[in-house]
Amino acid sequence: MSLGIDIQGLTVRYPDVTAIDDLTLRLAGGKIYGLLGRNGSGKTTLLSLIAAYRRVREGRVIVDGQEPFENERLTQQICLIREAGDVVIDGDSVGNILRRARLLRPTWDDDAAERLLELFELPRRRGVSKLSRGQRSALGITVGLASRAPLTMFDESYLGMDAPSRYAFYDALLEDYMEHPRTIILSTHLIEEVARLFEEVVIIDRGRLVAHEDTDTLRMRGAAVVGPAVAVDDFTAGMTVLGEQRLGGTKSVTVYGDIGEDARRVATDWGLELSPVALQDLFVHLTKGDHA
Ligand SMILES: Nc1ncnc2c1ncn2[C@@H]1O[C@H](COP(=O)(O)OP(=O)(O)OP(=O)(O)O)[C@@H](O)[C@H]1O
Repeated sequence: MSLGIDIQGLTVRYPDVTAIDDLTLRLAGGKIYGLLGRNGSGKTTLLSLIAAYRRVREGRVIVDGQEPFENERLTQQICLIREAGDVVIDGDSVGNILRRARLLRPTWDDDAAERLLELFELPRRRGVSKLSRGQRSALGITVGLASRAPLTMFDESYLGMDAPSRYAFYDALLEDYMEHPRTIILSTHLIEEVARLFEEVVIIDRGRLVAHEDTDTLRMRGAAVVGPAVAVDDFTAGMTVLGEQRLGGTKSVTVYGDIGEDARRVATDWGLELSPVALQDLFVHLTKGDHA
């Protein structure tokens, strides 16, 4: 089971800043979504509203056809794991936290929780205050995955986790998702690391929607052009260049913009290789601008 999300004209204002600015977004559900945005772009605010941590004041947030705020049927099915420490209460043990999560979540899976504890080498009896930062994150991830909530959201939940643990998380998430499809939203700044998981990508900037597309389509908004330096320079002349690298006589230039069939044929004739743009390069391009 998975939940769809329909957001219409959502606005969140603080005295100094408009965190979400007339945002309209529809996620059909049953996919893994990447939520990308620079610092302060409104990701946490958006996820908190979807998770019913707070009431919507302007606009609408609809999950599975209903407003989630103070809606017990829905909130049992929505799990938001924020950065390290969120699901934990100091003084509690790992085991107690899992027991509590199990009571709250009708879809909870004990075996999955057990496997994840082993994977992340989390000691069940250890007090949470004695866990390292990475271990706290791993506990949050364990709760998020084992909850099997039809809508599960991870908001930069990997903080403090080392690279092997993060990769173990990505693999565990993918495996679990294949066996139990649901709606998963991942907000992250480690874009290239997680990009392979995203089926669709949502980019927000200053509370506004910048892009919402399936990942492959988004990556086709430009191209990485590789080949002999002179030919690459000629081919990309006049295009919006996102970055370039040179190694001897070979050059790689990343460009933004549609490259039509004719241009692609020219590239082939000139011995150039065209491949989709890295998500991170696109993200930087689409969200650059004055953030002062
Ligand atoms: N309680 C609050 N009071 C006032 N302003 C707030 C509050 N919470 C968030 N903001 C502001 O709203 C904007 C959006 O914040 P939010 O935490 O949603 O961004 P984010 O995309 O999650 O950022 P990051 O990637 O840095 O975690 C920021 O400018 C932030 O300073």
